[in-house]
Amino acid sequence: MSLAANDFDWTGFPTREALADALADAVAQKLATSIERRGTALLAVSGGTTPGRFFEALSTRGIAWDRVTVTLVDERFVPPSSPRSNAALVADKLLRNAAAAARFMPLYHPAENAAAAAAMAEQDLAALKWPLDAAILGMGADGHTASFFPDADTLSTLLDPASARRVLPVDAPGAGEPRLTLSTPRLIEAGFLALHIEGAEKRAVFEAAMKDDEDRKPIRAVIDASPRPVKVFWAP
Ligand SMILES: O=C(O)[C@H](O)[C@@H](O)[C@H](O)[C@H](O)COP(=O)(O)O
Repeated sequence: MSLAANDFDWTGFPTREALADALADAVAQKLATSIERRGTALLAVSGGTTPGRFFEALSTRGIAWDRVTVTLVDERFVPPSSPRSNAALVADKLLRNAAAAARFMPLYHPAENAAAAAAMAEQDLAALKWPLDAAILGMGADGHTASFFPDADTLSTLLDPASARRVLPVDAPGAGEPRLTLSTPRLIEAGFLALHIEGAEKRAVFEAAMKDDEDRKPIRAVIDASPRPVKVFWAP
């Protein structure tokens, strides 16, 4: 089932396994095309509890992973040894099988605070071949995506479509801990921008966000800012 709207293309899958396979195929195809065209590919993925199945499916796809750099859409300000680390999740579920040959560029750096770590990541990521070829977003029940939390004290900076930054620090009561996140322009300029959500609750949150013009959630702001329809992959 595919419902196309003006800002997003919704595709509902019968199972989470079918979604993981389809998203892995789409991302692998995009990365392979980018490698063919410019010799390398740059992928940014989200963390959390949703993407594990997708990561495992993508890790088996037969592309030139040694030409791929993987980074994160966002990261908690914790070391890779922490159970909260998105870098650890990617190492465990994605950088294995064929994808073990990919290069990983973390956002986290040991520093006195998230702002200092973001400045270090900003420098590191400057060396990459932007724009992103593919970026996979998640969404929280509060309508956040990346680490654009509705209660972030710098939300307008995080959502600024004209930001020159790659990596920004985030402080938000709803975030659990300080965060590091790619900026809105770096995400919406990706060649392939997808939102991966699962379950009835997140479908309801997404649909409400698409209707609510008064209290615009961050996911709505990103979809509105995207120059191309965001591809939404959903399963029950
Ligand atoms: O660091 C993170 O938590 C993610 O990058 C975040 O943006 C995630 O996509 C949503 O919070 C959904 O998380 P779940 O998949 O756990 O619901």
